[in-house]
Order: sequence, then structure tokens, then C-alpha cells
Amino acid sequence: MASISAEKLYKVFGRRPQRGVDALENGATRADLRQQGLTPAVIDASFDVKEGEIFVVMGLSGSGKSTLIRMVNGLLEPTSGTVSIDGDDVTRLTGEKLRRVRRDKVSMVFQHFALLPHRTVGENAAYALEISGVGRSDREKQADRALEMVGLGGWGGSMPGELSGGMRQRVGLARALASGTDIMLMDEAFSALDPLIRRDMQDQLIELQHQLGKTILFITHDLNEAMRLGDRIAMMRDGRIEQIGSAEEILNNPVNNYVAEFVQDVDRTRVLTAANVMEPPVAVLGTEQGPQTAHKLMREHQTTILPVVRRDRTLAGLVHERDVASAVRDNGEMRVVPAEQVGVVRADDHLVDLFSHATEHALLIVLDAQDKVAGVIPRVTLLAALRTSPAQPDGGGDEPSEAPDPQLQPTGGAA
Ligand SMILES: Nc1ncnc2c1ncn2[C@@H]1O[C@H](COP(=O)(O)OP(=O)(O)OP(=O)(O)O)[C@@H](O)[C@H]1O
Repeated sequence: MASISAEKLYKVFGRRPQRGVDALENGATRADLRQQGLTPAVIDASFDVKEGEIFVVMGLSGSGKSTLIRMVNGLLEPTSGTVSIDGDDVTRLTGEKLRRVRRDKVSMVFQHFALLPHRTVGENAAYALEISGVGRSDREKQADRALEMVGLGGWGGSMPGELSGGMRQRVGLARALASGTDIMLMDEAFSALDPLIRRDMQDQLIELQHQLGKTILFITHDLNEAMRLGDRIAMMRDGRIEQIGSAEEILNNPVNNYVAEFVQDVDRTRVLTAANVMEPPVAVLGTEQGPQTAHKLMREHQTTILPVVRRDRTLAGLVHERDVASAVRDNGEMRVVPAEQVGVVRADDHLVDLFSHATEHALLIVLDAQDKVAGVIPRVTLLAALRTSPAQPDGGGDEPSEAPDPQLQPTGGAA
């Protein structure tokens, strides 16, 4: 079940807005509605945010993002359509029931996050819990833990005035984390920060999300931020969602010219990650399996390299066909290249950072956050991915050349 689900959402501002919805459904344009004094802020928006994903709503100023997120948290009532949170239709809930869903399930982080100036950082982080009536010692514990998570361990006793802007924004994040809700709504949460601090916060959010598995609806007008953070991205224009997809899908298959033009200048190598281009390994060898099995697997799957994995799917090493063949022939031991000497990358590594690996290894092994083998990237695939980036500078620094250096040709790459 989706954590957040929006169906055919409309928000029209102005008098008797329902007639605006009817008109839009019958093909009227935004301009038509304006002539009647109506502003359609969100038009026919449907999407599901899955449990544990970062879903980014990306659009320029005025495209309807804030209106959308306000309908999700119940601050604004849709003109028509529904929003459900864990199956509860929040558009139908009122009073105490609505407050309870908002308090227990959803927390918000805003762009300009106002700290209470006369309360300590710890009290600020615990504020949502205080409102919910959680006792002092429990909320202090939860707030301390949350401050720790955002890199502000030890700052609980300080006053907000002693913190930098970036640190204050972290307190906002800590407050949302401390409240322990599964869903976090983040409205331009990092937009007011300096670029370096902002990048830092983005990294931290990704890390926290890996650890905690929160469901995050994140709003931004910054395409690079959207691409960096979003497991999926909804591209909004003039109140409508034009496309929903992963960064890769949007880059590779934009649904229309608007989206295509919007993303054309994105440097794919900085957006796409190892996870985006990896393939499932055609086969893996268990550490307890011998050269006979390796030989059979290689023949069956037409590959010359096999990752060797332990029972928990962590990487033990690699075997090459030549070593397997000689072990089979001599009825001897099979040489396993130890994991330290294998080209190992992380699922969230950006392609731009993988180039040096491609020069060294015929096959990269991609590990997930739990160190388990998630997939593989043959060197040829990586080189192709690096080459198809339209934003590669002409003759630029680390751009791979059209014909890879012969010395870099795969020696025993997977087929
Ligand atoms: N309370 C309101 N009354 C009338 N029109 C509104 C109201 N709130 C928003 N709008 C209009 O709805 C449209 C969408 O606004 P919204 O704030 O949702 O966009 P946004 O994408 O969040 O933009 P920004 O990033 O600038 O906040 C805009 O045309 C805006 O002027």
C-alpha cells in the first residue's frame, strides 16, 4: 500500500472553484479560467509515494508545488480529488481525526524554519513531541538522538542564536526526525542554504533515508537537487504533472518537449548513479561452490567472470574463466580474486566518479547500502553511459574518448 496517494487532485482558487474544475475537465485552459477570475494551481494531479522512497515534486515558481504539498498535509482542502495517507482519506477527515493523522504520521520541514529563539536547540528539536504531549525525559532522549543523526550531537544545550543558518536548518530536520513519523514532507527545505551546505544536507538526507526508510515527499524548484534526491520525480508545469519517473527515465525518455528542454543541460554523469546503469549479475557463485559449478555457470550464462558471494550476498571476490578452466583441468584449487582487488562501487556513486574504476576493471561490482551485491556494470556499459552524456564538455577534462584506449579493452569482461 502506498503511503501517500493522490488521485485526480485539483485546487482552483477563486469564487465557486468547482466550476473551474468542471471547465478544466471539459478542456478549458488556464487562461480561460483566469478570465473568469479563477486560478487553477493544481490540475488533475495523481501520484503514489511508495513506502520508503524519496518522491520529489519539481517545478518552477508558480507551478503549484506548494499548493500540492499543502493539500497532502491537510492545510488546504482540494477543490476536488482525494489524498490518502496510509489509506486514510485526509480530504474527508476533520477535527481531531485529521489532527491525529497529521501529528502521528506526517512531519514537515520548511524552507525558512523558525526556531523558538528562547528555547534551547534540544527543546526546539523536541518541540513537536512536546505538542503531542510526550513526557520530558522521553522527548529529550528522542531529540538527542535526532540531533545526533543530523550531526548536531552535543548542541542540545545551546541557544539557536549560536547556530549558523545551515545548523538551524538541521534542527528543523531533527525536529521532524524526533517526532518519529514515517512520512516527512519537505518544502524547499534546503533552498535557502549555501550550495556547499546544501549538498551536505542532501547527502545527509539520502543517508538518513537509507538508515530510517522514511517516506519523503520533497519539493524543489532545483532540477539538480531533484535528480540527486529523487527515487522518482514528478515534473510539474502550470499546475499539471507532466511526467513521473526516475531521473534516468526522465533523462532518457522525456514525455514531451517541455520536459526534454528542461533536462537537456543536465550532466547525466553527475545525475545517474551506478544503480541506474547496473545490470543484475547473470549468475553468482557461492563461496561454498567449486570450479565445476563455476565452469558450468560460465558456460550456461556465456560469461567469463563471476562474482563470488557469501550466503548473505556480501562479496567474497571474483573468479575468472582462465582460472576456473585450469582448476577444472588440473582438478585443483580455483584462484579467487579477493574482494579488495575487485572493482567495487556503491549503488549511489555517480557515474562521473566511476571513470577511474573503468580504466582498471573489466567488471564493476555494485554494492548496496548493506554491502550486498546489487548488480554489476561491465566496463563497456559504463563507457557507453559516460559517452552518451550530452552535457559532456567538448574535449573536456575527463571525458572518455570515442575509442577507448586499447589497453583498457576488457580482458575478461562479462559478455
Ligand atoms: N491562496 C491563493 N489564492 C490565489 N492564488 C493562489 C493562492 N496560492 C497560490 N496561488 C496561485 O496558485 C499558483 C501555484 O502557486 P504555488 O505557490 O503552489 O506554486 P509553487 O510552485 O509552490 O511556487 P513557489 O515556488 O513560487 O511557491 C500560482 O499561480 C499562485 O499565484
